[in-house]
Amino acid sequence: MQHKIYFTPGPSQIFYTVEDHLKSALNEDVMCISHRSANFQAIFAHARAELSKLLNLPEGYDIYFTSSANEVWERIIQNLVEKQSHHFVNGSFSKKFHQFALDYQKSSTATKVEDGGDFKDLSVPDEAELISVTLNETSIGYTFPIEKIKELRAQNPDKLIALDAVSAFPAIPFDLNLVDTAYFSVQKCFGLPAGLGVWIVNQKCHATATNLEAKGHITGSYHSLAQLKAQGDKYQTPETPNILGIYLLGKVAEDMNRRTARQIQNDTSYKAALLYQAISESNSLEPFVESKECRSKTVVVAKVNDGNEAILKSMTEKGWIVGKGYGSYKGDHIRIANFPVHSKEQIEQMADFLTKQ
Ligand SMILES: N[C@H](C(=O)O)[C@H](O)COP(=O)(O)O
Ligand SMILES: O=C(O)CCC(=O)C(=O)O
Repeated sequence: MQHKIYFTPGPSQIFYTVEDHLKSALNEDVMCISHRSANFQAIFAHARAELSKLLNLPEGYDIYFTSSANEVWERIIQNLVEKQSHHFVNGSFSKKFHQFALDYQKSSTATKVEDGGDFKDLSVPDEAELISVTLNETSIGYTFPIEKIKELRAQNPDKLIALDAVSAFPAIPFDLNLVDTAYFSVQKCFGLPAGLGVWIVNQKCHATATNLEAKGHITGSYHSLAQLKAQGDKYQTPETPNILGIYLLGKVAEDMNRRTARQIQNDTSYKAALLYQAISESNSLEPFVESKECRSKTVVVAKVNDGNEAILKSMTEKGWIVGKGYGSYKGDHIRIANFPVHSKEQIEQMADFLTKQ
């Protein structure tokens, strides 16, 4: 059978070094060791150190492990929001986070624009304690311009800013000093098996969570920020974590550091430009996001004039598994992941195919 290449927006193609790391994991008994052992502490410390380097983590920011980005949405609401958060919503996942806040009976507000539309109004209610921004909206391939995040930071020095970097890190450069907390899951740009989320917080987040606890709020149980910190300070986790996932993340982050974040980010820009150029040249495709500045480099989304069935079929015949549209766009869009694992050659072939559609 022809080998498939997954261009899906996550889970996606597995990073090419994972096979070797899985063999090492077996040899090193990673799946057998106790999460209270020194071996595990070394795995945790290694993953943290490599991620800190890759993401250029500022002084005073900590990294914790969760089960997913969905989990982090809930933890943020529990630990960092007393009454109100404010969400910039223009796709399914930013909407889902806002909904989580409402489910928790917060008076959370949202600035909503049509899917893929640009945010013109950056005002935030005075009462909002935390602002949520999605760097890369996976559902429709929208990138929140960094200049606008800088503006939000400058206008709201006392509020917390939470960055959804789920399908962005480490392929999109970002200065973490601009936000107080950020998170991602590993089945996107890291090319790893799903089931692990990464939560980054600064000292202001710890202080906020401590303050909420002092006021009698429930900040969660085993994964409250206080518990994550108490255990994380010892390179441990409150629960038995996804040890294999943390091990693989450390190894892949190390591989990526060898390639350098800058190189990965430059390659991502180059490959994205090829894909958008091809989509613009095609007769049957057009980019879903109108503003060039806001088009995602990691999840390239195109509208297909007569529905996506025929193009997805030809792609599958070539061994390329490409994402359908998300939600109501299921039959009308294609979503092509442009993650670090996708080589220039593969993307050039994909672009060549798209141009001819
Ligand atoms: N696909 C979502 C997104 O891109 O935001 C995703 O559900 C969030 O990540 P988890 O499924 O790992 O929670
Ligand atoms: O297709 C995607 O963007 C991923 C889907 C997903 O994670 C979800 O629906 O929760």
